Amino acid sequence: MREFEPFEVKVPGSTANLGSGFDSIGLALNRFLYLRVEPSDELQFHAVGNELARLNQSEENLIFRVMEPLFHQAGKSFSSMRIEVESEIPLARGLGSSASAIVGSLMAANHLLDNPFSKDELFQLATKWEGHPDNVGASLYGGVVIASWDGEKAHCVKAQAPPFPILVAIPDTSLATSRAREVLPDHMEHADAVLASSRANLLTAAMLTGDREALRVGMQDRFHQPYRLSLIPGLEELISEAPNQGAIGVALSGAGPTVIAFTEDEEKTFHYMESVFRKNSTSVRILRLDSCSEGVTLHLTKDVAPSKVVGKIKGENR
Ligand SMILES: Nc1ncnc2c1ncn2[C@@H]1O[C@H](COP(=O)(O)OP(=O)(O)OP(=O)(O)O)[C@@H](O)[C@H]1O
Ligand SMILES: N[C@@H](CCO)C(=O)O
Repeated sequence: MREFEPFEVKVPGSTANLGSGFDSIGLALNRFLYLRVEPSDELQFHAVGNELARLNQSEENLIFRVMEPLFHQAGKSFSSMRIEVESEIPLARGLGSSASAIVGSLMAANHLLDNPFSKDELFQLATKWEGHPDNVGASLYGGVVIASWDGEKAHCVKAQAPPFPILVAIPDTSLATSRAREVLPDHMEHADAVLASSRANLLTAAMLTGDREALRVGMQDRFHQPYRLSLIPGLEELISEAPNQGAIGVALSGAGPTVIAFTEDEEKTFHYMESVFRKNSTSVRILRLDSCSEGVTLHLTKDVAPSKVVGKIKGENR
């Protein structure tokens, strides 16, 4: 049995495709995945808590599937250990659950190997696993990440989250990213692509300056939302009307079905979002979340205060 001090990895969830930043702009949120690792004479996996109740046996192995090749890459054999995973990030809702699992697994494996891989190397590997850099970049670095991936190399710059309250409306039903990607077109009209990317440019400017007007326009996506409207009843109305209901901008979070809003009147936007989903017979949890400026962290278990484990989310019980 390999001996090591038990440790915990804490990974923020994230929203990706922020506004018009499709496959590019991600924001870390204060909703976390916890990976607790301790020595064991066999390979053991335990998922605890409600959010992971839907994981099936083969899905649980995503953690080990990500860890094992890193050991081989470092010329080491994958040893036995006990891993407990607890998550506040709902599965397949567009809040980066898979990215948090990938980032947490890479961080844990790197620690067990005495950190031979740099943070950028972990980012490259995480992007390959996830297939896009925005969720994994946000989980790894925290804050806002503005990223690009050409299929070979990922680049990213970290910026600050805009200073406006964030609401996320999380439908009860899940939507796999793979399914939401199937509805995307192979091509876009040139003029539409120019408009879409100019809005993404404004969104980047908003992330760098906090400019409200740039955020309002930059939140209006043309790359994926028009094609995904039919998958999320009420989304079309929310996008067009929420700006008259206290929101600065509303967008699909990741591949959906969660909808994220930056708001100037939290109560008004909250009640409006609630009413639109109710009208569309969709049951939702609406949470007030904060951005998370710090990315993944690792602490020895003996240094983790029990009260810090699975913190309460502001707005959870509203
Ligand atoms: N903690 C976890 N442990 C193991 N597998 C996980 C974990 N979290 C997510 N997964 C896997 O990832 C799948 C969800 O990934 P998917 O990309 O569809 O959604 P998401 O990551 O929640 O959303 P998005 O990428 O749009 O933000 C789950 O069904 C499961 O297979
Ligand atoms: N960028 C991805 C979602 C992030 O997982 C998509 O919209 O398909």
